[in-house]
Amino acid sequence: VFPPELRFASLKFFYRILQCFSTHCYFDITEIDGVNTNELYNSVQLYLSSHVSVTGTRLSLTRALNSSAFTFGLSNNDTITDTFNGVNVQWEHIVTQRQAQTFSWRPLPDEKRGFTLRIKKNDKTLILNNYLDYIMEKANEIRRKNQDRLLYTNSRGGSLDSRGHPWESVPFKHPSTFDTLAMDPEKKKEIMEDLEDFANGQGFYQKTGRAWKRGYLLYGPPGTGKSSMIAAMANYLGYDIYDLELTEVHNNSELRKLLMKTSSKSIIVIEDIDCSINLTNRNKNKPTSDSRGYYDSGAPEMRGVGGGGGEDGGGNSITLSGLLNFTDGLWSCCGSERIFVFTTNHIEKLDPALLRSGRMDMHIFMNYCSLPSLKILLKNYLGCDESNLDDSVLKELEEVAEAAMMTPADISEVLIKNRRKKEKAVIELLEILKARAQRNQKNDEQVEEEEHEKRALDNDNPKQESEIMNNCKEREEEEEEKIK
Ligand SMILES: Nc1ncnc2c1ncn2[C@@H]1O[C@H](COP(=O)(O)OP(=O)(O)OP(=O)(O)O)[C@@H](O)[C@H]1O
Ligand SMILES: [Mg+2]
Repeated sequence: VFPPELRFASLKFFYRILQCFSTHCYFDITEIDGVNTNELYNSVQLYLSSHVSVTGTRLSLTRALNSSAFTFGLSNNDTITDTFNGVNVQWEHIVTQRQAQTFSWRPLPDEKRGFTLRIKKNDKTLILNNYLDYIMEKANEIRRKNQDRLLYTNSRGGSLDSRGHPWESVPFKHPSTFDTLAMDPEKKKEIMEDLEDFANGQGFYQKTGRAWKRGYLLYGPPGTGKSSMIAAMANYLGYDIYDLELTEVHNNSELRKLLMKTSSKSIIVIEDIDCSINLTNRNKNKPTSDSRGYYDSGAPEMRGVGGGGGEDGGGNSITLSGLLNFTDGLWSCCGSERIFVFTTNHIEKLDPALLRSGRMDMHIFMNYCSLPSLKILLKNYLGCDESNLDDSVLKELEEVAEAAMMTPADISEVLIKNRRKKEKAVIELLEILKARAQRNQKNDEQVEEEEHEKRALDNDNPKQESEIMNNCKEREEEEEEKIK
């Protein structure tokens, strides 16, 4: 009986000789490379899991933390073949016992695991150049699909947890998708295409020298689906959400720290941006009210970002320029593939600096329920297609839908209440829509009447008005003389 060391050495020698004549070459991908975990090993394992689930006879099963799906893996010393661009390759999963540990900074697992890739020598360049990249990409995709999305919040303010993270996370399970979202189908399609282009646009952003990020401003009345849209975006792209509570952030440097701790493939959300940051305060120091003037007054701080700190003191001193740097400046591109979403009910209250073109790439108006949106809600809540509705009902809905100015939230309430009785739900909805449309019309008429009366009153007193104007002018002239 040979001692194992001698057996191992002779086998090694034998393989060496064989290799000289072999048409194949072999690559070992070990789980631990020295003391570091080998990312490629994990990726190969995940990638192969999408194959063995169908063909293998003996599989290992795993379920990662926070995941709602199982993944399959090759069992010990099993082999599997794969085809890439018409080339056959063979993978073998090799598990051996690790020899007694010598000194190590980190305890290593008892087993040594690795994959061996067997390919023809002729295919070497093709496989090494493209196949491994392809595997990494696929593995990332699977990882994202398997892992539930996370919703992060900065409710602790800027303080860090024991692992040095300022964000707290919970699994994100919002069921809103673009299918359930009631909005104009064309607009919806445009947004979905925009998101897709963004997610697949690494090459484009690199080529054009732009940071790989995109900004969306969602605005519209309450209950029109702004938050639902964010959830739909996250579910569509498989991104995590960072819900940034600006009121909890004390200063601009804290904001920067938070940004640095966000991961790629994520949506960073600031809801109700007009309420989160004190917009009136921002105008305090500037002499003029135009956006250029404001922007100039924010400039020192913009410079401060590079040098770190700027005017950041204590208290809640977060400023618009700090926020713009967060989304737009140098710091916005630490990490990549990130989407910024701001929401507001009052776009007119926002500073023009936030709205100028190029800052938020897309402004999306979430409007009251139109007929196409109404149809989506009827389908989702009642399972009612256009074909299930009478022509007369459809026509009536068309007439009143927009005039009623009801939000999707209002309408879904009516539909949920009567979802067991579809016909009753539609009739009740129609009545409510009609009543609302009538009320709105009355209000409009009243406002018009009031304006008419006011105009008539103004016309009756042109003399008084010109007198007031003259008085004002005289007073101004007097004051000017005094100053002189
Ligand atoms: N466009 C929509 N499509 C489908 N459901 C919607 C839509 N808008 C609103 N809803 C329903 O109304 C509820 C409230 O909507 P959501 O929170 O998205 O509104 P919002 O625009 O964010 O309101 P707010 O401005 O008050 O934050 C959601 O739970 C959803 O069920
Ligand atoms: Mg909301």
